[in-house]
Amino acid sequence: MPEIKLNNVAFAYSNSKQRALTEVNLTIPAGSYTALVGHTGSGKSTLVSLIDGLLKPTAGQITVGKQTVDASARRQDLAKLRQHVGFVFQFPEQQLFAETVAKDIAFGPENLGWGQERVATAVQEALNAVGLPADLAERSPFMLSGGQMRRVAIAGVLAMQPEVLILDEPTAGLDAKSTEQLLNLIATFHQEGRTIILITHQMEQVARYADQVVVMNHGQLVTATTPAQLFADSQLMAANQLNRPAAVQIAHQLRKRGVDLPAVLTLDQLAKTLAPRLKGGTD
Ligand SMILES: Nc1ncnc2c1ncn2[C@@H]1O[C@H](COP(=O)(O)OP(=O)(O)OP(=O)(O)O)[C@@H](O)[C@H]1O
Repeated sequence: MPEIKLNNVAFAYSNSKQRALTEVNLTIPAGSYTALVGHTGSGKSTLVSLIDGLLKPTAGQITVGKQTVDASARRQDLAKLRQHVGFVFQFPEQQLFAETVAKDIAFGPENLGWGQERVATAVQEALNAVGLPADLAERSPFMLSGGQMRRVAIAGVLAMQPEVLILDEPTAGLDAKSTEQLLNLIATFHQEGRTIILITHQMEQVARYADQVVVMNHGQLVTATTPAQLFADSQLMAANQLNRPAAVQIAHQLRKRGVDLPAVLTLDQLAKTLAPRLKGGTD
């Protein structure tokens, strides 16, 4: 399982004078669940595109496992980063193209040069991993529901068996049930040992899943910390246009009034903690 390290990484798009990223130093521990947050245009997508080798740093070094790339990296060096990293783009279902679900999922593994049998197994396993029935394999992906299409797209990335999974706002546009199912699925991928990098604007998702949260602002890394430490710092939250999740806000107010509650918790955990006390119990 690879550790990811960025050392003084900067990046400028060729059509822009301004740097999209400046002096980013960051470690993403192997097996961590890292949430990447920050305002629109703060550099989140640029950062993960660098980790995936889709972009090459203008300065500094990026290491994924044993592979390090810098401004002099060649195309094949960047491709080596991608062997470890799977990238689920925003609205990944927009990239589905094949006539059947199976063919779509098989596209990535085939490009890696895997044999027919290995590809077929990978497709089955990926379908299973995203909770889609095997009999969907021969259906057109375009006849599925939005949530199912997104699962097919994620299966296409999973089929390549990446150790690191980057997801760019994976729940955008999904209804509450599909959102919950997808978040549970990502948590399973994490429990299976993969490193997860989740770009999100939903602080509830940060509170519930992340062990590290990275805050970006105008191309700079503001902090890489725990959700508890971030939520405890009102100034930092405000300066980066971040809001505490509702449960964390309520717990924060109650703690100020002397109620003993953890700094990070979900609404469900808050309800479970408070219910016995409200009923007059002791906990
Ligand atoms: N292809 C591009 N060409 C030129 N500039 C770009 C390009 N893509 C992004 N940028 C610029 O780089 C900066 C960082 O953008 P980036 O997309 O990484 O931010 P982000 O935090 O992912 O935003 P969002 O939350 O809206 O997805 C912004 O100033 C953006 O305008």
